[in-house]
Amino acid sequence: MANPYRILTLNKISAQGLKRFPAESYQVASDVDLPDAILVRSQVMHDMEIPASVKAIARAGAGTNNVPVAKMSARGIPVFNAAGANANAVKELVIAGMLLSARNIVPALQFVAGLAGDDATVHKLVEDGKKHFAGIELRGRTLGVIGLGAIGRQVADTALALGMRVQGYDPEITVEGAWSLSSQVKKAQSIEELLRHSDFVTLHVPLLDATRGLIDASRVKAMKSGSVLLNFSRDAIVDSDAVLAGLHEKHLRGYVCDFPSQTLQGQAGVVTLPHLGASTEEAEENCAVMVVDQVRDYLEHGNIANTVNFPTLIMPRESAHRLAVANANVPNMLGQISSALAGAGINIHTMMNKSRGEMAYTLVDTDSPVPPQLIAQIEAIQGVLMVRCLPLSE
Ligand SMILES: NC(=O)c1ccc[n+]([C@@H]2O[C@H](COP(=O)([O-])OP(=O)(O)OC[C@H]3O[C@@H](n4cnc5c(N)ncnc54)[C@H](O)[C@@H]3O)[C@@H](O)[C@H]2O)c1
Ligand SMILES: O=C(O)[C@H](O)COP(=O)(O)O
Repeated sequence: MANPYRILTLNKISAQGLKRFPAESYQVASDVDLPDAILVRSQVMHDMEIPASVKAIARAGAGTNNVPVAKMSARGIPVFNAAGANANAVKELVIAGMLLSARNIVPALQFVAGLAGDDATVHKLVEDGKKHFAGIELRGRTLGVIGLGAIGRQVADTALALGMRVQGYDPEITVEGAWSLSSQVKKAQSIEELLRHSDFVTLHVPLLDATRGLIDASRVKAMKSGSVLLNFSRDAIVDSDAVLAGLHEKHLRGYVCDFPSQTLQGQAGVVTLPHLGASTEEAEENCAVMVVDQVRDYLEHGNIANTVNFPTLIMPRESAHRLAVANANVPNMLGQISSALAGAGINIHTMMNKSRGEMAYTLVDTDSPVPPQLIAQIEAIQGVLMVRCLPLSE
């Protein structure tokens, strides 16, 4: 088979993942025309012209706020992500962030970098100066975790292992998430309750309309005096001016975040990192492997796992002929699709349909090939967003 699939990469994606695209059937590059799928990390795609050839977008990471998800849904295009694949990397940096702030490590390093003189002079300066950097310990302090998904749960577990008390807030926690959460994590009834009692507060929610500005001036005021805020989610979740006001008034001890900005640059009590949360060899590889496998399974078989806009639907192949249909989740779509097939004398071998919100997705294995004019007929059904014919290759 000569390169039937074309994959466009918008960011550097781990080679360990990309090598899972077989070279004989995939062309992968940062400049392919008419791509079948796009792989992306943090590049913002909102103003990008996404070609009609695109069938899938895969975010080799967790957050999909850089992808025009609603527009893709309207075109019947799934947006995959690597749910949980970088959670350990972020968790480790969050723990490092708590320690950086608790032990005043950044100003202490700056102090050491400025020391001059012979060893005896430096020793004296160190012993006189160290009192300015005395810190606090994590053990026995309370950590509040807002968002108990893949990252929040891991942060909670590690904080407990460090001897911290942990409380969490997540009104949309999944059943699986709730099962895997330690029973030692105390449930906060509201964000305000969590803020009132936490020495450290860490944010692990996606950037959505509902979470934009989640930590605003009133919530900064609601935080416990002397507490530290950590933001490894997205910059727009926190009102930076409100946090700076809290720091200037000595109401907050520190702000550790993964998103530098002009506002935060050089401010006392602020530690900013260059969006490093997921930048480890392991996380980059995990994310790439996960999304490459998902994209292959979707392009070749129409199977869907781990998207942010489609239902999960995986159907083993039982016939060489498969149709994949994305459609609006409204009545009688399945009836119309199966009537069209029956009208053309095509027998359905297996059919599965799932829905998620306004989106529905159907896989149909047929006993004989579906001719192009019938595909066009199904595409013309009102509410059908996308139809793909997926013959099993030899
Ligand atoms: N700094 C980095 O490099 C880095 C790396 C990975 C992820 N992230 C960010 O972290 C976010 C979370 O990642 P994840 O893998 O844990 O995602 P996840 O989907 O596993 O978890 C998100 C959790 O937030 C909860 N949530 C949603 N709205 C909420 C609200 N209003 N209040 C409280 N909880 C709410 C959800 O129910 C879910 O449990 C990503 O969306 C991304 O923005 C940043
Ligand atoms: O949402 C994510 O997974 C992180 O923000 C990581 O972004 P990156 O892949 O650009 O490092």
